[in-house]
Amino acid sequence: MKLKVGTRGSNLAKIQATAVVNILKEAGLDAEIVIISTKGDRIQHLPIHKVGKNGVFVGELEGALREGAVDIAVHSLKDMPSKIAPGFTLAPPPAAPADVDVFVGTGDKFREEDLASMVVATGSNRRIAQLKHFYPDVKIVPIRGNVETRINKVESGLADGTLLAYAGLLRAGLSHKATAELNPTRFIPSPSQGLLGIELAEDRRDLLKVFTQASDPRAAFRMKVERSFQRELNASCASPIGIHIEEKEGEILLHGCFAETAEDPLIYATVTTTKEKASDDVFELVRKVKGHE
Ligand SMILES: NCc1[nH]cc(CCC(=O)O)c1CC(=O)O
Repeated sequence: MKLKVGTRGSNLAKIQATAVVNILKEAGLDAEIVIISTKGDRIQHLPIHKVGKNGVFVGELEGALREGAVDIAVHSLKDMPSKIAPGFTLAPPPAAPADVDVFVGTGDKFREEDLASMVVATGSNRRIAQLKHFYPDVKIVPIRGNVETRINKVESGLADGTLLAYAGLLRAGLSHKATAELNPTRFIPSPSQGLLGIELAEDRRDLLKVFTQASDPRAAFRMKVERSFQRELNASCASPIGIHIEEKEGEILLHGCFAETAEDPLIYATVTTTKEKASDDVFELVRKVKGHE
């Protein structure tokens, strides 16, 4: 019997699901993609944090898992809530192409300071809070839709540019649309940005083993540390939150930013640690971004 891999219908989602199908095929298992539409895809006129409180792209896929209509649900891990529904688990992910955000603009040059006087299209509370933190006079316009739609809207004149996850552009073959990479210690990426969320029923040890063998140690480390940061801050998808793990001369720097709501000031902090201590020291970063020194 063919394994069924559930995914949303966007181009990027299908590319991510194909990567999962290929992991299964490499392990000698036959698999096919099953497309499932989610609330986040159907409601296109609202900013994402108004569509639902948590996991607006996740509910229907978990429903399909629960009914047995699919064996595996593939998500962008950054779209997943801190707590996974009972009975399900997340497999450690394969290597991610990048965690950073990029600027996608109408011009061919970009200097970060130019943002000060630009019109930037984004609906993400994290990106809005970061833009306003460094460039209080920046103008923001809302935007929704999948990656291709957003790029089309910007190219049609909606704004001077938009901020997107580089991973999505790389996977979709659209990396030539990126004008420049943003500094990940200032435009700190979302927790788990670029990582695949491979969700399974807890009792599918057979599948968990296959994905564990295909997982990337660095990606698994990012998932552990970045999701514990998100969980500990009890962040909803409306809370501006970012974390970036930098490896530097044998040390690990944890860069984070957080605000309870889009109206609160964004607090930035950095903690220096090691690979071995990072999972404990991430709680130090949590305290700092909450404003407790
Ligand atoms: N919030 C929507 C979303 N979910 C995952 C990605 C991109 C791929 C990823 O980060 O894994 C995007 C688009 C974006 O933020 O540019």
